Amino acid sequence: MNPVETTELSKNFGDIAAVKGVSLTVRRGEVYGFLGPNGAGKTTTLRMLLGLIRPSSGGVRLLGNPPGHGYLDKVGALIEGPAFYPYLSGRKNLVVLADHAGVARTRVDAVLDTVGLAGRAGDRYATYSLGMKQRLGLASALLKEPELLILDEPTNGLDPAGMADMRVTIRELAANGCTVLLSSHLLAEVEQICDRVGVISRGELVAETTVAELRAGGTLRVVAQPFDQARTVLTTLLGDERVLVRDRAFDLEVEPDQAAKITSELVGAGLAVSEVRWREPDLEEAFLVLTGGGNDVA
Ligand SMILES: Nc1ncnc2c1ncn2[C@@H]1O[C@H](COP(=O)(O)OP(=O)(O)OP(=O)(O)O)[C@@H](O)[C@H]1O
Repeated sequence: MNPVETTELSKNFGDIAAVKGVSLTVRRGEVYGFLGPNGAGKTTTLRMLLGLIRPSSGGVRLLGNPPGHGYLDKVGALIEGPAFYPYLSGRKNLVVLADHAGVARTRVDAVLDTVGLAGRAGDRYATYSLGMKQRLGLASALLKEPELLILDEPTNGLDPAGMADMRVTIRELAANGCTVLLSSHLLAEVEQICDRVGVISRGELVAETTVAELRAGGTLRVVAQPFDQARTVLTTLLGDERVLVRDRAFDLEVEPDQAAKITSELVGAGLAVSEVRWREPDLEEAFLVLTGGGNDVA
């Protein structure tokens, strides 16, 4: 049983098809990144998972259960910024939530500790930085000791140090057995924190894979003069389709171990070779190809 399974999940808002036939699977113990540009349908999908809105069609199971009584008992969520009382302390806010949820108050100090907020827990919420507010939000999602955590853009608006803190905390939670599904429009973030990625574009899941597999193949960058002669040698050797011309350089779609042979062919033809360099696959390029050049990706 996978902690999250959706089948052909769809949501229309009037004429807008916000989510189209999304079937995704989050496996136990992993950090799964739900990645897509702004407006791709991430929040709408997460809201359907949490029963905040009803799907137009398709199904959802969390921890093996279809929506219904007790569906979210072992699920923690941070979506659309939780509401806290500004004049109460962080701790007191959590006590209110714990009482409301029927959770033992002893959990409050435990979760404050987990998110690194214990030292400032007595301060009023209104005095918290954005990073501290996010951490308190995460603490509230942890009160029920969830097996599954669903986080919508958990690092949104945080400075680099706050983002790094949040990443560490999320990885620690996963290391302790919690499955995490988080959405993000930040490729670099997903690359750093996630085990697997689902890429959503214009409402459709266009890839579900590991970060490593998401990368396109690398290329061999070659610079040689005279340019036209170099192009003739390379296309004769490899065929037109494997020789891409970029700014008077060549990007060759070959395996890295062909570098020596290609260099010797060029030198043997009397050409001056000034660069032969393996370029690691570019994750951002792969992502842009998948999402059709979605514009809001950072
Ligand atoms: N309640 C609603 N009524 C009408 N349209 C909506 C509603 N909620 C979302 N949409 C539309 O559905 C599409 C997907 O929005 P959604 O918020 O799920 O995207 P997202 O990937 O989470 O983007 P963001 O990162 O900007 O939140 C957008 O075109 C949005 O305008």
